[in-house]
Amino acid sequence: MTYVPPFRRDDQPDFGNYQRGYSSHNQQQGYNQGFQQQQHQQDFGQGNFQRAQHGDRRAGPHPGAFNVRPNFAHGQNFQQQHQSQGQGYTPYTRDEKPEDEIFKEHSAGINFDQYEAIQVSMTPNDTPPVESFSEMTLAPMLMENVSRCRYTKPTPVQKYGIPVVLKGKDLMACAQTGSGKTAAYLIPAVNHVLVNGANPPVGRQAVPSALVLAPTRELSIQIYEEGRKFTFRTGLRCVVVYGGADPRYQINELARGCHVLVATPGRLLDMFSRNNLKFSGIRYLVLDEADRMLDMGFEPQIRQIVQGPDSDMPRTGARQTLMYSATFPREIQQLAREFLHNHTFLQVGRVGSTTENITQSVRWVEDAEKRDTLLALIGEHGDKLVLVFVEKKRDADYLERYLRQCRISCASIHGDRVQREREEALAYFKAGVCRVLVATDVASRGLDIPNVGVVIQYDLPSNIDDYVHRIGRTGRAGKTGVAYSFFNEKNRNIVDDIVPLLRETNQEVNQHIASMVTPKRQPQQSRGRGRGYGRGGFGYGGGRGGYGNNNNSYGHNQGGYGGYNSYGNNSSNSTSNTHNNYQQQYQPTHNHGIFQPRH
Ligand SMILES: Nc1ncnc2c1ncn2[C@@H]1O[C@H](COP(=O)(O)OP(=O)(O)OP(=O)(O)O)[C@@H](O)[C@H]1O
Repeated sequence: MTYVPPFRRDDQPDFGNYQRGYSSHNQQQGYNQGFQQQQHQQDFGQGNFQRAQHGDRRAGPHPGAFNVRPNFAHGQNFQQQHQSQGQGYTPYTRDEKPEDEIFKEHSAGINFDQYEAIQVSMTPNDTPPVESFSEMTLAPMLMENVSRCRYTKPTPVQKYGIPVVLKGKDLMACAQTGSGKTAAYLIPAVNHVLVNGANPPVGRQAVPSALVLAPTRELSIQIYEEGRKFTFRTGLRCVVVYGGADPRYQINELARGCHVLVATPGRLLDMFSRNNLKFSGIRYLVLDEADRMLDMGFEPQIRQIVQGPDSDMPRTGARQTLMYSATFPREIQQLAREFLHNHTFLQVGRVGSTTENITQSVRWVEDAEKRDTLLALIGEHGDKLVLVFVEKKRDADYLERYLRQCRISCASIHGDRVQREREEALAYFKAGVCRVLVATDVASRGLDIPNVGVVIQYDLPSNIDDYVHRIGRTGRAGKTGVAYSFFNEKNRNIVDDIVPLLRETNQEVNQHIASMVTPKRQPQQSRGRGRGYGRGGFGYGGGRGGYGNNNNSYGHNQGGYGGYNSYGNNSSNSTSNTHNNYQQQYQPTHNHGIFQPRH
């Protein structure tokens, strides 16, 4: 059976004689073993890789797409410039989807303006924010694409982050769910390639200029789809490679030219070790959801890609590196120390968005009552898309079956599903063909599914970071959403984190659940904890030393382990961008409870 990923199915069928056969045997094998790199190698080892290498090829990379250095200062656009310079530039004719499909209807939610009230901190605070995209002096073609996205004004992470990145600085950023982080790094990435020129390919080897690493397949596909928006009609190609899908298809895509590459680490290393691409041209590296990548065990692969002995990646300082992470545990601090050079730290608090956009309801529901409660809630929210999180894969299967029996259109997604099924389930849900999607944590991070009105945590996760990410699948881009969580005795371990979170965000707290909170102990200044107490948002610290001081180290604060120094909110409610004295701003006494230490 020939497999084409759902997100490419509408492309023009111009793959020539290139065979994209993808046996279900391969799929099954590739997927059942999860994200492991070894498995990707097995996939390649089936002989398909060899066949692909020698298969028929479509035309090589587009000639006009390389070595171009448009001079936007002169007000000429990219195409005019190259025609006038006689460099043989021809309009890009690759099989781009029609404009209205790439830029599907998007509207910011009614609460979009509330982002203005979110507190922002930046260290060092040496780059003023910009209030509009036009002030960013982006390449004209990119600016047109921003307009096509219908983005009228930047979100805080874009307002503050994009100017820093456009200045060429490295950035470590933490911002709340659904606030436009993807565009915050893709817009400057595409601008960078347009302005500085793309690398010529070396034979069939791609030499991307920008690389985005993401933890999950679905997230990388989503970033790729955003990337296609910003590269639309620019002559640049955005390509995605991720495990579980047909490597031959991805190899072919790379060979056709790749300027912005989105990838999961395991598959990327496979492609690299098989000479399908070089890292030597990378001037712009993004690690999205860095903490999640570490949680998933990708650290060795990331290190191999970025600083491994075989890697030809430009070293720290010779490339621009951006890291986005929801939390800031010790491992991420270490990576930031090694990968970033003289960087800026940007933190966009979650204050407004969680409070105003997501209504959270944590209810006491015994296991035996969960099914009925779920049915009642789905019924209550008649026409909304409902995302249901469960802990175990088999429960996802089981609940899907049950809901179908109850005549509710439903799909499910989890790690034991083959990639085709995972992508189809998401596509059906996004399109509204299925009203309910039952998911494990595969869908908890980063996925931007427009119009998810309700998130139901049928099973609560064991940590608060996952809680925040899961509820963050609703209430995105200024839209409102509701998140229900079923709580019972088994979730006692999360109660100390969840109750303060609900209180901080002015949500109703079930009295019985509140009574289970461990009486508060005094913070002990002497010890940090293994992980930061980021609450899935953007606090960090934990471990040894919070985020350091003005000279960008992560050293000890106050001579102790800094366990309680965090980038928590200070007393001000307004956007704060005048952090001249960083140390002063982040003394523990200024932390008003958003980032309470875990005891
Ligand atoms: N300036 C903007 N104006 C309006 N909508 C925007 C803007 N920037 C981004 N968006 C939209 O906001 C939604 C959420 O963006 P995105 O997925 O990048 O959020 P995120 O911060 O990465 O979230 P998460 O932490 O969950 O990954 C997307 O649908 C995106 O198109």
